[in-house]
Amino acid sequence: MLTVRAPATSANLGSGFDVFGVALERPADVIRLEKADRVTIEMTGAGSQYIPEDPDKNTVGAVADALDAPARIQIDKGVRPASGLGSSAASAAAAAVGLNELYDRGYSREELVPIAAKGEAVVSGDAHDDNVAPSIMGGFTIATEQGVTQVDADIPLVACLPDIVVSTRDARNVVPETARVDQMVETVGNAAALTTGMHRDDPELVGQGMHDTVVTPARAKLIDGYEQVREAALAAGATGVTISGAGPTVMAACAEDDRRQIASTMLDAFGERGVDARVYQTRIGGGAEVF
Ligand SMILES: Nc1ncnc2c1ncn2[C@@H]1O[C@H](COP(=O)(O)OP(=O)(O)O)[C@@H](O)[C@H]1O
Ligand SMILES: N[C@@H](CCOP(=O)(O)O)C(=O)O
Repeated sequence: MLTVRAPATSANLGSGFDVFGVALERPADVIRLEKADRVTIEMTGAGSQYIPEDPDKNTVGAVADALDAPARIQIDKGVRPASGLGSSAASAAAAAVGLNELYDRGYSREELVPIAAKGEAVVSGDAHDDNVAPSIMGGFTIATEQGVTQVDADIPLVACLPDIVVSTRDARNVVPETARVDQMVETVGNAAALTTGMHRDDPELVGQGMHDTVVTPARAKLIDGYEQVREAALAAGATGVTISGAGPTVMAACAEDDRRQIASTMLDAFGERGVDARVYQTRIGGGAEVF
């Protein structure tokens, strides 16, 4: 049996809606695969009781189809579904990397991105690449129609996951259809600052570039306590705070020394709203690994 660990990811980072993503050092999904006559899926781990084992409804089923690679697939979820941490993408990324190796298909990591994205289309209605790209390739990724640009970056992060469910499909329905030119100008500036910050491993510049006035305010309404948690994290030293993916995870960038304090402050702020939460003190990490 082949074992693959694929990391959780945080997409958008504020200014890079549907384009930017980072791999997180933790949490991660672990899947085990062996060749079989047909695709079967067994789920365990975080939130696995809510995830269908039917290959037509699970992200890994679409990936196995795309690679023409039937297998018995066991998935141990480290990433809770509907978290904003690329849960569905982590399984799809692990399956793409693992089945490519199991069946010796010979695709490069970049070529596996659109294949894994077929899994995302099953659950969110859109084959967006911004979670599967970092989960497969690691680091900070810029996914566009031209392909994926990857940068190894090292930025400390705090991911605070409240006990609220926001499905990516629902959160895509509240995204505004238009933006003003002044918002576009601001977004381009922030996205450029964030990209430069990633190249320099500079949490200040990354945090500054996470600011977004187009998509994030519309989605913040789906997360009880978002504004309070954001303000508390900034007061505790976060360099930038935004919604991770489609939410409900709230993501903060910071300097290493501030991470612990920011984590406990974010938990307290959700607690004051009566919302249970868990927190990951993490950082940008590598892509899927085969064992
Ligand atoms: N292998 C999988 N892992 C996680 N979720 C999956 C998987 N396959 C299908 N799903 C479905 O995808 C949805 C979660 O995906 P999504 O809303 O994009 O959340 P996330 O932000 O955590 O990726 C749930 O409805 C879940 O049942
Ligand atoms: N760009 C997508 C990213 C969704 O990420 P997820 O982790 O919530 O699945 C979006 O913002 O809709």
